[in-house]
Formats: sequence, C-alpha cells, structure tokens
Amino acid sequence: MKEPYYIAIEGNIGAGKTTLATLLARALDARVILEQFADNPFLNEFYSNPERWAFTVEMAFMAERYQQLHDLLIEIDLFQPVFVSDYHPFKSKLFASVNLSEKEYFLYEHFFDMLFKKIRKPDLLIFLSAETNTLLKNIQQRGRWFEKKIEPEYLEKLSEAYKNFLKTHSTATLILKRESFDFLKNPEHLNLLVNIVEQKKIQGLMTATDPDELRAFLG
Ligand SMILES: Nc1ncnc2c1ncn2[C@@H]1O[C@H](COP(=O)(O)OP(=O)(O)OP(=O)(O)O)[C@@H](O)[C@H]1O
Ligand SMILES: Nc1nc(=O)c2ncn([C@H]3C[C@H](O)[C@@H](CO)O3)c2[nH]1
Repeated sequence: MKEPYYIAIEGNIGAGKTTLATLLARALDARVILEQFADNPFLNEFYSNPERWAFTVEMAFMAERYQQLHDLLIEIDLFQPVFVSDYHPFKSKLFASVNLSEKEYFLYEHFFDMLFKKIRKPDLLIFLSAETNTLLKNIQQRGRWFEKKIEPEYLEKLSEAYKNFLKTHSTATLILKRESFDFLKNPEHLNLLVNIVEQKKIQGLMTATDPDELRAFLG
C-alpha cells in the first residue's frame, strides 16, 4: 500500500487490540501506534477508587492520545504511509461517557471536541467483538496486577457503549467475532485480514462471525 492509510483496531479491555495491531502492522510493513497506558499515573488509583479518580484518569488518557496522534499523523512518512493503531481516537470519549458523572462529562466533552476536531480520523476501523468471559480470561492471563479489580459489570457497560458507538459510526468498519479468529496462532486468519485491508474491500459496515465469511467475501 503506497497511499496514506490509517487503520484503528478497537474492542473492549483485553479483546486483543495490541496483539492484532502489532501483527497487522508487521504484515503490512506499516507504522504501529500503541496506547501508552503505562504512562497514565492515575490508572491504578482509578481501579481502586473510580469515583475519586475518573475525571483525572480520563483527562490524562485524552491528553496522552492527543499528543501521540497529533505528533504522528501530521507527518506522513513516504516509506511507511500506512498506520495501524490499537485504539480509535473516540475511545477516550467512550470511556469517559461510562466513567464520568453527567456534569463532568459535559466539561470533558468540551475539551475533547476542541482538541480532536483537527485530528485525522481512521480510514478503517477493525472492531474485535468479544464475550465478557473471553475478556476476563484474557485480562487474567495477562496478569496486570492493577486490573485484578476489573468486574464483569464494568466490561459489560463498556461493551454497551461500544455497541452504541458502532451504530453511529459511518466510516469503513469491519467487526470480527473475536472467539472465531486466532491471529496469534493461525497465520491464515491474519492473511485473510491482510488481503481484505490491502484490497480496500471494506466500504461500509461488515461483520464476520467466522473466517469462512472473510474467505467468501474475498471471493
Ligand atoms: N487471538 C488471541 N488468542 C489468544 N489469546 C490472545 C489473542 N489475542 C490476544 N490474546 C491474549 O489476550 C491478552 C490481551 O491481549 P491484548 O493485550 O492484545 O489486548 P488489548 O485489547 O490490547 O488490551 P487493553 O484493552 O488492555 O489494551 C494477552 O495476554 C494476549 O496474549
Ligand atoms: N478509564 C479509562 N479510560 C480510558 O480512556 C482508557 N484507555 C485504556 N484504559 C485502560 C484499560 C486497560 O486497563 C489499560 C490498557 O488499555 O488501560 C482506560 N481506562
């Protein structure tokens, strides 16, 4: 791919975004943009006391993402014009809508809209749709100590917010049922996705519940 093309991978916590973004970027010889969650000094406090730290943690994520996308997306590298990111800019607003009070969200949205109006939007969104049990299993297996407090109810609220976001999202979107794809262990699943991306097959919204649907789509 020689034209600038920006792909965002999304999904709930532990869905496999970073894993897929890293593999896809390598396969496409693209630049990878990974979320800098470890730089957020409030995440641990947030999981221990969400009400006290929600506004702080959401502001910190928003500032971090703005800085990262602003710096990277303004300079298109002629040799690596394709970007793969493990988040969509909208992720900040989505988490904020779940975690903030109405009054806090109003203020937050004001800043978000001012900052992100000039940030380039992804050309393609790949959404990993996963069951709460899959997310909990992945979070547990990954073993970040501060995520031990994540409850299924929190993941369900986020899944609901993602569902609502997808209903209104109008650029090219591919929704994959995460449990039917194993990009880590099955190179053919990754190849199918690479072909779809390279041929720019996705125009509107497409959902694939298993690899056969992607094979059929490729023809
Ligand atoms: N296809 C897969 N099959 C099996 N395990 C997977 C798969 N993809 C990811 N995992 C595992 O699930 C865990 C979470 O993956 P990853 O960190 O990529 O998720 P994430 O969506 O980026 O999470 P976060 O929202 O916290 O950033 C990791 O332990 C990873 O190895
Ligand atoms: N509150 C909150 N707002 C965000 O915008 C946000 N983005 C990511 N995260 C959490 C999820 C994982 O634990 C960890 C890595 O994704 O960071 C967030 N938490």
